[in-house]
Parts: sequence; structure tokens; C-alpha cells
Amino acid sequence: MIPTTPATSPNAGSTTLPAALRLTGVTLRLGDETQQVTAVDRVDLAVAPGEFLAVTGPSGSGKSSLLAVAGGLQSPTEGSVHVAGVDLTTLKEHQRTAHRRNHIGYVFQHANLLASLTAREQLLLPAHIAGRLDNSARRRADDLLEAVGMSARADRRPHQLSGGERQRVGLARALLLAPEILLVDEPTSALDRARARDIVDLLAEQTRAQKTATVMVTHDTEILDAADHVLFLRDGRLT
Ligand SMILES: Nc1ncnc2c1ncn2[C@@H]1O[C@H](COP(=O)(O)OP(=O)(O)OP(=O)(O)O)[C@@H](O)[C@H]1O
Repeated sequence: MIPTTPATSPNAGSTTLPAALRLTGVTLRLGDETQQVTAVDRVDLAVAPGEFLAVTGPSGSGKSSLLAVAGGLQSPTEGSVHVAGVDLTTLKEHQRTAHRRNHIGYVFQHANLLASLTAREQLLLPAHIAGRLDNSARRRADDLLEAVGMSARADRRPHQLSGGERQRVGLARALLLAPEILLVDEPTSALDRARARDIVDLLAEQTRAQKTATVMVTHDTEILDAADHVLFLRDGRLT
């Protein structure tokens, strides 16, 4: 049986909802024996549904590593990572992939859209891959395109969209399969100030509307106010 843990979120302020994402004593060491780096160092973290957590810190502080471990893309050297009640570190590779697909949405730094697909098709692709491309997925895609203000451009391909519009599509795509957890990597690095504000406000709004447990890592200190909580990372340690 897969163990489950009903944890509450210690950094969730007034919320007492069980954490959708929980990292306990997580350490990630990278490199070989001659040159080893502790990229993530004994991190404890919990994020509840509808909570927007921002993690910031200097270059090399471990932000991307933390996100990779939280999303099950990298296994921690020590500690546990609970996603929707299941400890990823106890799963086999194929189980972890399936669990990730069902419970986690990712928003990447550069949207990572496929050049040949329209905005609507970008959203439908994860449903197709998951074998869930039905009428309800199509309706949800249209609703999400509307929510991120992209209905009028649903038939455009990435080269016909601005950087901000591509990020909006990337966010809508990440939300298509209604993930409990949304992991966001430097969403504003390719955007000007106005578009950066736009996308981070949209992230906050969608976190509440879709009740996702959202973790955003960013250098961009001007967008931190959109988050419910901000944690600082230095040398892999949360402060
Ligand atoms: N594959 C790897 N092998 C060895 N060390 C690594 C590897 N990947 C990252 N590191 C090191 O781990 C530490 C954390 O890196 P990470 O990329 O997580 O930081 P970051 O805060 O995301 O940095 P940035 O903001 O510059 O993207 C750094 O010291 C980095 O040099």
C-alpha cells in the first residue's frame, strides 16, 4: 500500500487544510565524490490547496533544484516528498511519472510551447498524452483560455504570440488536467515589467480559483508581493 500522510501546512498562515505538497528533511547532493554540492539542504516545506508560495534567493542558492525535487523530476538524497498524500520517494519510476502527470502542473521559464501547435492544441496535448482528451477536456481548455485572456488568440501558433501571451498559454496548459500542485520556474524572466505583473497576478488568481498549491521560484523581487508567503533560500537552506 502507498503510505499517505494528512499533514497540515506550517507556513500556511491561517489555513488548516492538509498540505497538497510537503517536503520533509529534504537534502539533494549533486556532483561526484571529488566535488559534491549540497544544492538543497534539510528543507521542510508544506503548501496547502489555494496557497501561493514564492521562493527566492541568489543565483546558485538551489531554487531550480528545490523545484525539481518537489516535482519528482529529481529524487532527494535524503528526506521525503509528499505529493497529494503520496511519498514520491517510495514509488518506482513509472509510478512516479504517472503520479506527477496526474497531480502536478509545471509552468516553465520560457513557456516551452511546441512551434507547430496552436494555443488551443498546446492545452489539449497533455490531455491527449494522459488519454483524457474528451469533450470535457475541450471545454476546460476553452474555459482556461478565456480565464487567461487568450480566447481571441486560441488558433495562433507560438510565433504569432508575444512572450507574455506565450506564458499565459503555458499557465493555462499547466492547469488543464486540474493539478493539485502547480510548480512555476522563473515565470517572468522573459517579460517586461507590465507583462511580468500581469502573469504573476494571473498566477495568484488561478491559484485561488483552481485551489492549486502553487510554488513559484524566482529572482524577481518585484513580483513577490503577489504570493501569500515568501521563503528565502541561501546555500540550499530555507531562511
Ligand atoms: N548537475 C549538477 N552537478 C553539480 N552541481 C550542480 C548541478 N546542478 C546544479 N548544481 C549546483 O547546485 C547549486 C544549486 O543550483 P540551482 O541551479 O538549483 O540554483 P538556482 O538558485 O536555481 O540558480 P539560478 O538562479 O542561477 O538558476 C549550485 O551551486 C549549482 O552550481
